[in-house]
Amino acid sequence: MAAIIEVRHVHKAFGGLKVIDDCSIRVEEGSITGLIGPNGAGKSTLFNIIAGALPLDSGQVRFAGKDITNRPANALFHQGLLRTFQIAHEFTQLTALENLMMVPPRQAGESLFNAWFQPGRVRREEAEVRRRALEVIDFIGLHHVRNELAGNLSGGQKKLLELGRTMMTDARVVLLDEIAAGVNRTLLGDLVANIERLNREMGYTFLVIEHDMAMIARLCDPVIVLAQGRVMVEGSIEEIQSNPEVIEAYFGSNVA
Ligand SMILES: Nc1ncnc2c1ncn2[C@@H]1O[C@H](COP(=O)(O)OP(=O)(O)OP(=O)(O)O)[C@@H](O)[C@H]1O
Repeated sequence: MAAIIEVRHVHKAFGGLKVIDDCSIRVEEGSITGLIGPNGAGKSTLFNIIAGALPLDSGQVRFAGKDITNRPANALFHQGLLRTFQIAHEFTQLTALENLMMVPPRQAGESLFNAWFQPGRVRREEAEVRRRALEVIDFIGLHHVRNELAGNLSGGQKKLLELGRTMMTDARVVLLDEIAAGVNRTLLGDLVANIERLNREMGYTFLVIEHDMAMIARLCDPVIVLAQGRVMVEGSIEEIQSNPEVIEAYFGSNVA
């Protein structure tokens, strides 16, 4: 399989603190790749660098074979590389369905010119967005709360909605940062099932930071272990869990 994301020899320091230290990773297209490691290993920093939210000091990031080093997050978003929280948090005063309908970046209705001079086109696009939002809300299992205000949804339902919003874009790679945190077991099962379906049926590639090892074990292959800003080891969850270095650095330390 081809790499859809490649991080090559990336360095990043905050002041004198080297946080990412000659780090190289490959994320294969169509994979659900896990990124784990002790607190402070640099996982979120690496995510921010890949997603264009943080400039790197040296090295290169490639997406689908192209150099995207230090390209801004919104440009990457339009190319289909996004991290979940990049999509604005839910608008609490809008319904779940309306939240989905807010996502498409180039709605014709947003332009005054279009609204005045091409009302037919605006109506057609709105109808199309609504149709897609209804499909997405069915897919993520939130049809029954589609007309609830997003502010009234449970934590897990909000995470499902967040995942749903990625489906309103033409995402190719989604970076998920601790999506399981604060989600009850039942909804976590739904979340995992939806991630698997998006991967299988829609070809999404996922890179997943997660402290919940059960979720990593169920979802991710391969798993990359980051420690002190560089890759310690990469492999299947079984290989990772039986690796003495990992046990010492990761499972032996005080991490969830
Ligand atoms: N903007 C910043 N300025 C200064 N230091 C930072 C900044 N962002 C992160 N750090 C430091 O970089 C190191 C790595 O942080 P990062 O959040 O990337 O780790 P992590 O592996 O995601 O940790 P956790 O699992 O706890 O979320 C930490 O020591 C953190 O304090």
